[in-house]
Amino acid sequence: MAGSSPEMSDSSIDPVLAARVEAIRALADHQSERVMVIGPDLTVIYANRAAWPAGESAVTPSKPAKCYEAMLHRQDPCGACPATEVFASGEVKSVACSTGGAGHACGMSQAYPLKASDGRTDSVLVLFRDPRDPDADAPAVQDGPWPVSDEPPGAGLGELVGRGPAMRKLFDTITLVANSQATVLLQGESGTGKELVARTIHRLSPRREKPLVVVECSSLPETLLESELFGHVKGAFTGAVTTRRGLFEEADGGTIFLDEIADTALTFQAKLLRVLQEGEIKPVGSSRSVKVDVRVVSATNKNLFDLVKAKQFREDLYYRLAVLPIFMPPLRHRAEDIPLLIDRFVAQASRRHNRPCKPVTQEAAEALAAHDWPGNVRELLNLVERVVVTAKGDRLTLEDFFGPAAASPDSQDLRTLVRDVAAQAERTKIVEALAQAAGNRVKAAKLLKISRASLYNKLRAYGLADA
Ligand SMILES: Nc1ncnc2c1ncn2[C@@H]1O[C@H](COP(=O)(O)OP(=O)(O)OP(=O)(O)O)[C@@H](O)[C@H]1O
Repeated sequence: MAGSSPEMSDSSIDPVLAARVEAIRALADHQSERVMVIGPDLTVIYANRAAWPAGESAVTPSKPAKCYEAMLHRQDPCGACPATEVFASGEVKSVACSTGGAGHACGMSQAYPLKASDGRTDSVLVLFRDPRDPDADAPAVQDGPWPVSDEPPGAGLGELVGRGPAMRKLFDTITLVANSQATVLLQGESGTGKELVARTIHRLSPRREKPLVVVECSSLPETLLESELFGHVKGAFTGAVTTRRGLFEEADGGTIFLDEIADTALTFQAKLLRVLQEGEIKPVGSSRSVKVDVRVVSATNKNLFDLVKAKQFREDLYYRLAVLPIFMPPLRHRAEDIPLLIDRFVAQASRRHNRPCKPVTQEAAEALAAHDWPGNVRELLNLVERVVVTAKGDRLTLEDFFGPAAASPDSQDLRTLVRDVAAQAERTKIVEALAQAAGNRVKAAKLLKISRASLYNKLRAYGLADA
C-alpha cells in the first residue's frame, strides 16, 4: 500500500466515506501530485506516496498520526490550519497555507470537504502546492482562452454566468476540481448547465490543450457504445470492416465527458469500471490492451445513488465516478442570476441574428425572474432567443415575451402565463429540429443539444410522441 490509512479498516468509519476514500486512494496512489485526506482532528486518514516528505517512505504508523506529526515532525498543529475552516463551513475552499510548504507548514493549496452519509463533513481531501514547482506561487487556476464577457467581472466563470451564492459556491468547486485528476460526477436537472460545467472544468484544467470528447451515452445501444468508446478491430462484428480507434483513445491526455451515464447497461458499467481501475482499454475483438490517460467527467439528471440502491447502477462504479460529486442548482433556486443570464443571452442572440441589442423592460425582467423554469437555463435561453428575433420595438417588453394577454390588466396569473409561453417556445423549437432532422430523433436531440432521453420526455409532454 502506498499511502497510510490505518483507520480505514475501522468498522466505525461511515461506509459512504470509506468508499470515497477508497476511490481517492485508487486514483491517487501512483500520482506525482500530493494528495491527503485528514479527519477533523487533523489525523491522516490517507496520504499518497508523493505526499510524504522527500526521502521518507510511506510507513503505516502504529497509531493514527496527526498530519503535522507525520508530514512535518512537529509536536503542535501549524497555527491556523486552513483545512479547519473547511470542517467548520463544510464548503469547498481554495486555501493557501501561509508558509507555502517551506519547511514549517505543509503548503496545502486546496481543500475539499468529504461528506458522510448523513451530510456531515467527516474528512477533508487536501491537495498541495509543490514547493519544487517553479510556478508554485502562481494561482492554481490559470485564465483560459475565454471569449470577451458581456458582464462586469465577478459575474461568472468562463461561459458560465451567475453571481448568487449557489453559483459562487459552484465556481469555487469547479476551480478546485479542475486542477486535480479525480473523476467528477455532475448531477442536476436537465438544462442546469452540466455539460457547460464539464467544458469549463476541462478548459481550466492542465489538460486544456488536449481534446475534450463528449459522449451522449443514452443515444447509443450498448454494443455500439462499447465499440465507440473502446474502439474495435477489423472483423470484430458484422460491419466492422476496418479497425477503429475508440473515443477514449481520441481523448488521450484530455477529458472524456460521459453524459447520461445513468442510462448505461450494467454490463457496460462493468467494462467502464475496469477501464477506470486499470487505466487501459481493450478494443472490441482485440486481446491487446491500450494504456490511456483520460480524465472522466460524467453527468446525469437522475439520482444516481437511488439507482445504486435499486441495483440499477453499480455501486463500485458510482464511487469511482463520484470522487468529486457536484450538484447543479436548478434555476428556480437562484432567481438572482436570471437578470444576468437574460443580459448574456440577449447580447449573444442579438449578435448571432444580427439585431440591435435591446434592453429588457423592468416589468418583463420581473416576470421572468418570478417563473420557476422547469427546463432551467436552456428554457430561458430558448425563450430569449425567440423574442430577440421576433420583437419589433426598441425594448423587449412583457408583451414580446408573453404575448398580448400578459400586457392586459386582467391577465391570467403571470406564472402560468410565463410557463405556457416558455413551453410554447420550447415546443416550436422541437418541432423545427425534428423537421430539420427529417424526423430522426437522435439527430433532432443533437440539434437541440439535449439527450435522446430528454427529447423523448419532452415529446411525450408536448403530445408530439407520434410526430
Ligand atoms: N450558468 C450558465 N450560464 C450561461 N449559460 C448556461 C448556464 N447554464 C446553462 N447554460 C446554457 O444552457 C444550455 C443548457 O446547458 P447544458 O446543455 O450544459 O445543460 P445540461 O444540464 O447538460 O442539460 P441535459 O441534462 O439536458 O443534457 C446550454 O446552451 C448552456 O450553454
